[in-house]
Amino acid sequence: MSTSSRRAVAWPGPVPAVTDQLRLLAAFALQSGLPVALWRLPNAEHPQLCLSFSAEDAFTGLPPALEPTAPAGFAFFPFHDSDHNPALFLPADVVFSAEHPHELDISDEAHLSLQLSDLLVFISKSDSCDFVSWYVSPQPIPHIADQAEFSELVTKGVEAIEQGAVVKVVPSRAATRPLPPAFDTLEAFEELQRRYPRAFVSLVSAQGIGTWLGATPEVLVEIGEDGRFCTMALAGTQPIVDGLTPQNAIWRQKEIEEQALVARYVVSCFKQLRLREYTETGPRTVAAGELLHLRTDFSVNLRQVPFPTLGTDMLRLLHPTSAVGGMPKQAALTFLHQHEHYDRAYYSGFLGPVNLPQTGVSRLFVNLRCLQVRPTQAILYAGAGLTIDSDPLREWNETELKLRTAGAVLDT
Ligand SMILES: C=C(O[C@H]1C=CC=C(C(=O)O)[C@@H]1O)C(=O)O
Repeated sequence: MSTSSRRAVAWPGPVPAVTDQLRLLAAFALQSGLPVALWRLPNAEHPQLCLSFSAEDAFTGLPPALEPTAPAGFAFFPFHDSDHNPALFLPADVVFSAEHPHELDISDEAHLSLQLSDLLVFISKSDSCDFVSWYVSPQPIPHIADQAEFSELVTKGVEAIEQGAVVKVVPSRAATRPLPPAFDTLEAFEELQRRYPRAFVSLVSAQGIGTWLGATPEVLVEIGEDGRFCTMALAGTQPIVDGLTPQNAIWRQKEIEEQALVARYVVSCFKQLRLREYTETGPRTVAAGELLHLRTDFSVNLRQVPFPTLGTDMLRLLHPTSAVGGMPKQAALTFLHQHEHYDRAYYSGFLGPVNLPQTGVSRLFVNLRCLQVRPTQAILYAGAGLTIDSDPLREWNETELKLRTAGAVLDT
């Protein structure tokens, strides 16, 4: 895992079970006022954790750069950057991977710090984390739209499409659910990993931001070990019922068009960068939890196409994608700003490791199928892409289904 500017430090004392290791590291962060991120990559076995030794340094205000020379860390970016919802980038002072439970990966700067000695003392005592109080967002609970209000929003969205103001728009809503008795945030993170092996599963907690859990199916920008840039156009939703599989799914014209618009948007971003050497595969049907989506994959082999800033450039062009905002981008965002009437905060923002676990490897995902943990309740978020044929009841039901992905951890 270590790069030239990082060092491995042995886990002090006997190595507990991975869950206890994660709990100890998170507990140290929380009791020290520091931010922490945990994640499990799609199809990966092991969770990872990133802890920063400075809460202030984590507030960046900018989308991260993805070049190998850029800092390593974990990005947590809101839908719309603002004072209420600042952009976060957790410098990778301490990185833990359950694949290597005997060691911690430490940045050179952190290696010299007093905090590292404090951390090592803390985690060597197994009783350090009897109680972990996760951060709570200072923002109020967002406005919760009921079915009538959301239906009105959908109707307005369809009208905006009919009038030609937008081609596609993705209205969303928040919902609250009580936390079950003895809800444990870390156990919920593990439950999400078990339920959704193909999703990017995350738990991010930071002062000023609160605590967010999620299991998203959507890659925003990836630069892999093989030097390949990847992104995807994901849209169209149907529930997996009655033996339906990705192989036998049939899509309505509405969903096909909705997804094609997202794919077209990705192509327009490549065009803006004057890049022609991409491959496009799909659309094909993929499963995400209890749902099916249509997905087109795009990739560029950066070992053959010399475009070192492609990841950074595409990230800035893609976010927020037409899968969470709409098309044309600005008109759709203006519509949402005028009519959605609630704060999306980090829902439909993006998150993921940058230059981690190694330099040159970054994986950012759209923050979908997520919830925010508050002291006694969870706030869940979901949206639905509209086209001219959208029906308010269907879209409400679709958001109900999407809420169930992360909401499954609240079932008692
Ligand atoms: C906006 C969400 O999903 C997007 C991704 C896949 C399918 C979508 C759809 O069918 O509307 C959405 O564009 C969400 O989960 O809140």
